[in-house]
Amino acid sequence: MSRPVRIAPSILSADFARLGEEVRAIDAAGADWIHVDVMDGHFVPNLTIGPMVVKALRQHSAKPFDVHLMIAPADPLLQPFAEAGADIISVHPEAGPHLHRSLQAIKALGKRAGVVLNPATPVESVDHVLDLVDLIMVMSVNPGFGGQKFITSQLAKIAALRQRIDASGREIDLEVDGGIDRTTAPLAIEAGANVLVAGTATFAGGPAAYADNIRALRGA
Ligand SMILES: O=C(CO)[C@@H](O)[C@H](O)COP(=O)(O)O
Ligand SMILES: [Fe+2]
Repeated sequence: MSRPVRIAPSILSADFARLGEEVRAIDAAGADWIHVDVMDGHFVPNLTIGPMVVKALRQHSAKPFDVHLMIAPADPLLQPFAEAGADIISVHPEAGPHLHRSLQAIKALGKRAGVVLNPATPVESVDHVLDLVDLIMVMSVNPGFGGQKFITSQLAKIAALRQRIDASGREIDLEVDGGIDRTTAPLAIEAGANVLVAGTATFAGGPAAYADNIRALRGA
């Protein structure tokens, strides 16, 4: 079945000295969502941005802000990110301690709730929370850094999740994050993904190339 492919550029690969301009540029270049990688230097070995930056960036785009929380615990920061302007908030089961409670909290804040599966995290992790989930994100790299190589074993996981989503009868986006480029994008789409995160592949070549880069990924 063919479904529209959405592109969510990860601003992790943007020029952090010009983040507002970069968000405006990817919006104008055709980004569907703005993917924001939040890292705490503890759950993952890298440290990025918090709710204040999300709030500041919000005024540069009306596109959905797809906030990927790589922080543990995530619960204390769900409300601050919701109030800062996140539209979709995704958490890792390993961030704990209670995935179901975190998803309930995101929904109670009026936001779309996502679960992110690391490369070694089994698909079964979502089986008992499907009723609360609006998005499942498959990490096709280990979380923490942009510019890593796509882990091809995740294609089978994407396909297995596509089957579960279709069987559930619910509208759940299936997003793939990490190592997406013009070669791996078609593989992820073929396996059943409908949202592609792309940092390196979007921002390569500078602002003049963003529209072509996004078009190439979508066309894949
Ligand atoms: O969440 C993450 C990394 O932890 C991603 O969103 C990356 O930032 C994607 O970057 P590329 O692999 O596309 O460069
Ligand atoms: Fe991400």
